[in-house]
Amino acid sequence: MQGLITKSTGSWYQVQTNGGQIIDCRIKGKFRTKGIVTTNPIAVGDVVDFEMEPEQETGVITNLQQRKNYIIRKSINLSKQAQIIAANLDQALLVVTLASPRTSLGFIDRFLVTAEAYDIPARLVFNKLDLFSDEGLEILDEYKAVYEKIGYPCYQVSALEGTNIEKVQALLKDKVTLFSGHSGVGKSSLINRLLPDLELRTHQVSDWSDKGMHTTTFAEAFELPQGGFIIDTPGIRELGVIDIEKQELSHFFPEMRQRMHDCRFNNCRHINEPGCAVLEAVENGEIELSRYESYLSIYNGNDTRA
Ligand SMILES: Nc1nc2c(ncn2[C@@H]2O[C@H](COP(=O)(O)OP(=O)(O)OP(=O)(O)O)[C@@H](O)[C@H]2O)c(=O)[nH]1
Ligand SMILES: [Zn+2]
Repeated sequence: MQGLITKSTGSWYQVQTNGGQIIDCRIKGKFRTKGIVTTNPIAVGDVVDFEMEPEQETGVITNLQQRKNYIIRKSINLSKQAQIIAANLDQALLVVTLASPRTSLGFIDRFLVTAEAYDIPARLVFNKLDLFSDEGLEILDEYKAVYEKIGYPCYQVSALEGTNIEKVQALLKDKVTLFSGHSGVGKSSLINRLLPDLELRTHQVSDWSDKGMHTTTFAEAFELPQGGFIIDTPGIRELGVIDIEKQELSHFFPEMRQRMHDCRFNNCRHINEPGCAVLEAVENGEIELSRYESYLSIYNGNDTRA
């Protein structure tokens, strides 16, 4: 049988079949991920083959299907090991707000760079629309224009009042979508809107503690009524980590990637080189200054999370 991992404790894996059946499974044998040393062999979002244990309600995972992508975090204390947070993501959605609290552009840009590096399409959802004055709405339009111009679809919603939730529902249909967001932006409120059946969210948790499976999960997948899954990663604000070489950074800014072949030097850093096509585009306003500042900030290793 085949199924999707919707939750894991490290020793137990919750597997959901196509038919919607949920089976707790263990692993048999070794599963390795090429190129990295991982603390967990199988992660939320993985597709696996499993067999039922004789005369039990539990199963055994026998095979891991090839992943199309995965995101990792570095393991604490064990610098060389990485933990796979989630796999097989169709898209990553960042919930942001312009007020209470305001998400910084630096944070948004770092998220987008990470998504580009992982090759996961990113989308932005501006929440708390109900709080905006006319002036606020103008600023929102400016922000949306900046990001839509470079290929990131933007949505404006109110999780509180339910505004435009149907647009997000349409975006999520039949896809596996990772949800991220700074504390306080309303990520949980939005997820709860999308999963009106709250029982879904608490499904099986008590069952697991009954079996003494203590939960160290960083990610959990929830099935959407219209089809598809939301992956929530409580406690992880960003999109995991990925090592990006300085000279590769501009590849992960679509508006820079598009222009860098026009730079005079093919090893141009786009900082102060003569004949730099990126700098020229910044000067004439084709590249947004805030985006370029984020590039410099990440390039120089400054923390833009604040
Ligand atoms: N006005 C307004 N408030 C909202 C909206 N969505 C969420 N909130 C409020 O914002 C606060 C934070 O919402 P949460 O859903 O807990 O935010 P979160 O992003 O999950 O944050 P953490 O729980 O800290 O991870 C709560 O007081 C919500 O009621 C919205 O659309 N409009
Ligand atoms: Zn350049």
